Amino acid sequence: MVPFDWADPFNLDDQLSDEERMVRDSAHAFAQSELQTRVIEAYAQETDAPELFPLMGKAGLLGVTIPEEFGGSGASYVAYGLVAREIERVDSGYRSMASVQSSLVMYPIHAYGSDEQRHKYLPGLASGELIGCFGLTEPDAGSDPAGMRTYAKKDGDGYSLSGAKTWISNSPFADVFVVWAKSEAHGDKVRGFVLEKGMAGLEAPRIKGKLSLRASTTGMIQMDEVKLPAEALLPDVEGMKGPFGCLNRARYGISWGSMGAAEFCYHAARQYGLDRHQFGVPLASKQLYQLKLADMASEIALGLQGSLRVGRLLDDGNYAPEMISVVKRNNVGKALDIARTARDMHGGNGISEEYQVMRHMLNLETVNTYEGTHDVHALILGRAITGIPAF
Ligand SMILES: Cc1cc2nc3c(=O)[nH]c(=O)nc-3n(C[C@H](O)[C@H](O)[C@H](O)COP(=O)(O)OP(=O)(O)OC[C@H]3O[C@@H](n4cnc5c(N)ncnc54)[C@H](O)[C@@H]3O)c2cc1C
Repeated sequence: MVPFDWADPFNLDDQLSDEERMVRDSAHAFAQSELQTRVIEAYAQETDAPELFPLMGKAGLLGVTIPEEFGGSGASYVAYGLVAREIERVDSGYRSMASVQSSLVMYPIHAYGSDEQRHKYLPGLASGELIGCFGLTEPDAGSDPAGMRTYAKKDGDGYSLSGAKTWISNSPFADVFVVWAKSEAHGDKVRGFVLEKGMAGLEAPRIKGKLSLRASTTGMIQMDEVKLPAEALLPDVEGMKGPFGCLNRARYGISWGSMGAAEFCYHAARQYGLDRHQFGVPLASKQLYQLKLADMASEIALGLQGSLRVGRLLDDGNYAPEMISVVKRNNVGKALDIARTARDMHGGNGISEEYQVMRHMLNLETVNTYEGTHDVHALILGRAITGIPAF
């Protein structure tokens, strides 16, 4: 028998390799010293923070799974998940900035790009000198991205790209844009293109006034006949499996990240209950209060264990995308419930920025929606369970 650890009920720590523990500890130290110290103000002011990318790069938090040859860490998907968890323990917005860079920009350039594209972009993206964004969602194509209208016409040896993408993380200050479009030269199949800041006809205006994920910058990508050379095409993927391959990696990371946010809220509610006295005793001595903490500890333990399992399968190449839907959907849904409950358990203080639980709660509303909404992941699972697509 071993003593029960309220902060690690299933001894997740024991199931990690030394390298994974090291990555986790350095991500934790970075997140607490560089991110926790600025997040309350950044969230209040909706501050752009491009300067965080080189800091994250230096700390080895970008391109964790990308080979060292291209500036990444060559580490496991489990290590990547642990990084997401530590960053999102501070804020889902900061984790979004890093996930987009690693899973949605570096991954496709590495997996689907030419050698020239890999050498040109990956080292700068890994160090954070370059910032990337991923343009899939459009004003009229969200849960159904195959309905996209962005179109690449043939233009000599290259392409002329027109269309609009919206709700794009990092776009207003991005240097590298991975954009998905239907391509005339490929029978109107969806193809990926790499655009660069400053190209004629390319604009990336900011979306202001978000009430969630305020520490992460979001914008549009507007393309008006942007002329692209033939080399801008990602050569090695065609169709929706291109963007979905990237999304799978990001969604897997989110399953860990959301648990980091949930852990913050659980720990905060526990401490608040021990410190705060009502009716002459600590709130934590009340059965209702303990019930809520027990539910949080249970869901977090199960959620982390699920993500670890899926991470190991990803590392072995033995995963099915539906497994990622299970952990993305379930962990984010549980994290959102935990954050709402923790907000309630803090009473009036729960709405104050100082206690931070409400910021996590508001952030998780976005996390529940992006990278496949909670209900769309249910439909992905429903299709796999019944064989009947119900989208
Ligand atoms: C802050 C933020 C950052 C983002 N960053 C990026 C990014 O970097 N790159 C990018 O490409 N996108 C990004 N997104 C977009 C995000 O992925 C989309 O918002 C998401 O896919 C949902 O699309 P939508 O908003 O168009 O909602 P819709 O698809 O219109 O859905 C609205 C509602 O209808 C439900 N619904 C949809 N289809 C069905 C159905 N068949 N059956 C039942 N219910 C259904 C949904 O579950 C949802 O509840 C971001 C979004 C936000 C908010």
